Amino acid sequence: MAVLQTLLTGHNITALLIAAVAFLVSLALFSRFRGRRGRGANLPPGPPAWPVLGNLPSLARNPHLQLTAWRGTYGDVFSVKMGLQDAVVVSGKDAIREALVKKAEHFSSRPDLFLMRRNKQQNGLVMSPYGDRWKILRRFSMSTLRSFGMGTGILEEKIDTECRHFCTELETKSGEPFDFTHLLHNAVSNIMCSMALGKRFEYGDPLFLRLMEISERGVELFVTAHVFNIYPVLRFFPVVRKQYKEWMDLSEESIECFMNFIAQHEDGERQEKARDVIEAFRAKLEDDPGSLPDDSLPHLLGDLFVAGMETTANTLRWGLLYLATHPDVQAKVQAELDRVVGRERPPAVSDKPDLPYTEATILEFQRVRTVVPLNLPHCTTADTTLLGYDIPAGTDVLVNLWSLHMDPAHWDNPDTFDPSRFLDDNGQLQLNDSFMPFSTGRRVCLGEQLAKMELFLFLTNMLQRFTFTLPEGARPNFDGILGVTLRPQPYELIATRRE
Ligand code: HEM
Repeated sequence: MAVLQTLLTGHNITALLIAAVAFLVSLALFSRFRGRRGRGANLPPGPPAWPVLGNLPSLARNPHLQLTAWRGTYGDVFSVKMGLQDAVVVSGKDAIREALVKKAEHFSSRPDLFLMRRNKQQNGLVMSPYGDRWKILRRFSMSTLRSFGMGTGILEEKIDTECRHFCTELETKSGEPFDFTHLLHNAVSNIMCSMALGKRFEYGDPLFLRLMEISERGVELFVTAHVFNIYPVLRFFPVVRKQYKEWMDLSEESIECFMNFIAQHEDGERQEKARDVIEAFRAKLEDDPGSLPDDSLPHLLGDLFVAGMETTANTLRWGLLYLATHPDVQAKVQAELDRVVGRERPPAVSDKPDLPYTEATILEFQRVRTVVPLNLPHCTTADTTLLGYDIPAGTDVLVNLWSLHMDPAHWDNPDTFDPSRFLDDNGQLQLNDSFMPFSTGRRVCLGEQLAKMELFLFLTNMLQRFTFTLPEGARPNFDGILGVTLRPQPYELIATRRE
């Protein structure tokens, strides 16, 4: 919405007004045309919308909260107008499962967004429309990641290595207030780098820092730049053109970066088992030419890098904030770790079944601050129905994971941070079917298993060695900043070495 604000406060008001009137008239005509197209008899209800802008003005700030409030009025399936485009908002476990699992064939595509087309992001995996290309890339990526996790245990080794580097770095900050954001982002993205590119970077490496800057800014811009998806013509307007240019420049720079990594990747002698995604991609093409779209590799690497970094690092940042403000929970996790793992060896994934309270704490981080609150956007590929409503083909679908995790019908005191909600009377882990931080269905997070290992190993390594507190007088803020992900406001913590 920053783009709209810039538009409204720009200097050249007269020129802008003339352009805006011409623009709105043409959009209104277009909107009437679209409004008639494909309208079914029983469309989901929804809040009243402004001409042309639709419901965008109400969604400018904290859309996940507004959409959750509208669920109370309009139910589990309702429509909103994102500018000229109809979108359906799906909330509640039954509606979400009906759409993403039972009717997966109809609900598993991505919207054909103008910006994604422009920067060829649809050549990758995350924004690829549902179809053969997506299926091939998804199958390849899944089997490659699985092969890293199974048998050789390469995955756990790589995460362990990074946890060690991260904790060593924390030692140097021990006892002083410190903003963990960059360090955590560096550590988490290094895991993706070593899996995808076959190399990790030193935390201060300028190329690495730039790559992270690009992806963080990209995720931040995703929401504001979305206005160009809704009104592509705005890119010609002088006041907002620079936002469009920034988005396009960042995407180009990021793809160039990944193309350079691919070009510099030394294969050496072919290994029996590929050690990273680039090696696996090349081996697959060598064995079966044409089996993968060969223009997709830089986009796929970029997708894995961004999808893997933002989500996991921000979950850990929320987690540390909650632990620092809930010392009782932190002490209980540490006591469980001391009892099961001790201090002499690092925690391992095989310890997980014996650490139910620790695991419940991680699940509670993911529930109380859903890091992808509105999921990634989906889109229907055919005329279909949902809970009895008609949903035309080509409708954008927003799945409200935030409202699912904050639903008082399924969670007692949903605003309260309480890991024990994930434990039964015997202190064993119990799951709740209204919990889906990784979404569900065919587009379910590809990195779910990896993310779970990362969250577990990072958290246990940190709490085995350190206790986290807020600096004196600090006021914790639990409102997030929403891009594609919900990230915490910047904050500082003190990591104190445990005796
Ligand atoms: C706590 C960490 C994470 C969370 C909460 C998370 C959550 C999600 C969500 C909600 C989606 C959208 C699913 C949908 O469209 O229905 C998604 C997609 C995806 N995630 Fe994750 N994710 C996490 C970590 C990772 C990691 C570590 C990777 C690295 C491999 C990854 C790779 C992907 C990819 C490639 C997709 C797109 C899948 C597709 O379109 O087929 N994610 N993730």
